[in-house]
Amino acid sequence: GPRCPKGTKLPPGPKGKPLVGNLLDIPPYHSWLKFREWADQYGPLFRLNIAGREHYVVSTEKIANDLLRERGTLYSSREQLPAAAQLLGDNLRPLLLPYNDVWRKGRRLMHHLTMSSAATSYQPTQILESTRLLYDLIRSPKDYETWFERYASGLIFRLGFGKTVETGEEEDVKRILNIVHTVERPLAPFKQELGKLHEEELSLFRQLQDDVRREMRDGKAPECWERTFLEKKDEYGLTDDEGAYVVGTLFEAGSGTTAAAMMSFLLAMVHYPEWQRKLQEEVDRVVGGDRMPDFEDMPSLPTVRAMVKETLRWRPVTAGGIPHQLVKDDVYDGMFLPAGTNVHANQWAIHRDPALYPDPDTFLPSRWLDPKYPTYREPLTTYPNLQNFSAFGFGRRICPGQTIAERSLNLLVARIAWACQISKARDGEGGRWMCRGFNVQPKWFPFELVARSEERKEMVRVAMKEGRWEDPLRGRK
Ligand code: HEM
Repeated sequence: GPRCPKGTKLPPGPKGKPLVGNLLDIPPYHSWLKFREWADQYGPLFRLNIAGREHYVVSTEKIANDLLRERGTLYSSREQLPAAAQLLGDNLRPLLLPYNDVWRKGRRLMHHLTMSSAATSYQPTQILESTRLLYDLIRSPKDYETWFERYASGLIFRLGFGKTVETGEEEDVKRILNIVHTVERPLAPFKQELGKLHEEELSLFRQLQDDVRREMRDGKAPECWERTFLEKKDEYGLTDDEGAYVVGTLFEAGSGTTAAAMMSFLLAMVHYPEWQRKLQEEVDRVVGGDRMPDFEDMPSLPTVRAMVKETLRWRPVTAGGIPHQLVKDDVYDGMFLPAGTNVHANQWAIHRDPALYPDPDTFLPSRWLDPKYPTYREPLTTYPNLQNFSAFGFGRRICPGQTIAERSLNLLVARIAWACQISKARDGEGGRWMCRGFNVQPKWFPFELVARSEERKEMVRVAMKEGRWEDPLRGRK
């Protein structure tokens, strides 16, 4: 192990083997489950050595904030793995960039595109796509994975490029989703494959940018992120490819995550019918039966927001967190962290810390609604909310899409509660297992879903038709 400065020591951790260290003890998928076990054994900051590299795993929110947020200048880089980072994005992908100038400039652009004031202008698009989702979910519940993916990718395709996703079979959409799914595959693909993937990705991102550039020249480009970038390029000091990657990464990071969170919500509805009842009571009381829930209702819907937050606590989408790399030697609580250490804020363990979350394995939205729980906060018109929630990471790298994600999840949960009655499938438990990909997503599970009434079903249908009619992007290719 590394040599510690005087008066400091290395954190405890499982003993490794020569050369490979702990590599062989780490399962190839769902490693966060094993990391939680190790936290029980070795404490909230423990050390792994993976083939010569230092990996420290953090399992409480306090330590994660102390390091990744409070010491943000030190703990905001990403390890540059030759395969993943270089090949898969040629040092362009903001998610994997080190703490350098390109990242900083890209992050400024992302902030401009996703901050709360901008996000408000995206709400009509969320309304439009959520209505389509309800319509198809009621029509064909067993295809729920497709509908949630179409919602999430359709939203960002519109916002990013001013294009619509109708069927998911569009060439651009298929190409981009194919890239996302390959990147999310559990075992890193071979280098050669990664190189090819990057070429494909770059050519797609360039083409999407060219489309918008051409439309701008013809004076008919819709408002979208790509257009904003092209108009303000000089202000942000990014090259065309760097800008194309900022917008492309927002798509890649924002579609699978949002969809996975909704799948876990559906799972909670199946397994916790008493919470579906409470949710529907609240939505019916606040919204009534004559219209669908809208963004203006959110301050009056704390149970909706609690369901969303509890879903992300119970099934954190990025359960193992995205590791931050430390750029300079540091000491915390007498423990030495050498420069280059990868710090994993293990959400699976953080979200199951019994001091913060009593009865942690139970899906319990009350912890956000009832003063007897340590996570309760007033006023309930504002809390619970997802701002700075550990499910979105920490410090300077915190998810820039959290406001957009929060509004999507709140709206979809309120609208599904308003329109649908969900119950266990008669033939089987379902939903016990998680997919093996990068995101936490339940394996496909059967369930029953019907419209709560013929009137509500008809309102969804009419709203969808009107939405299509008024769609500003209708008929565009
Ligand atoms: C439920 C939905 C989502 C979850 C749970 C989630 C979670 C996360 C997490 C944990 C990180 C890493 C933070 C860290 O390093 O500490 C991250 C980064 C990121 N997210 Fe999200 N995210 C979600 C939705 C979105 C959306 C909708 C967008 C885009 C509109 C987005 C764009 C990004 C980007 C670009 C990064 C990289 C930031 C950087 O490295 O500087 N995410 N997200």
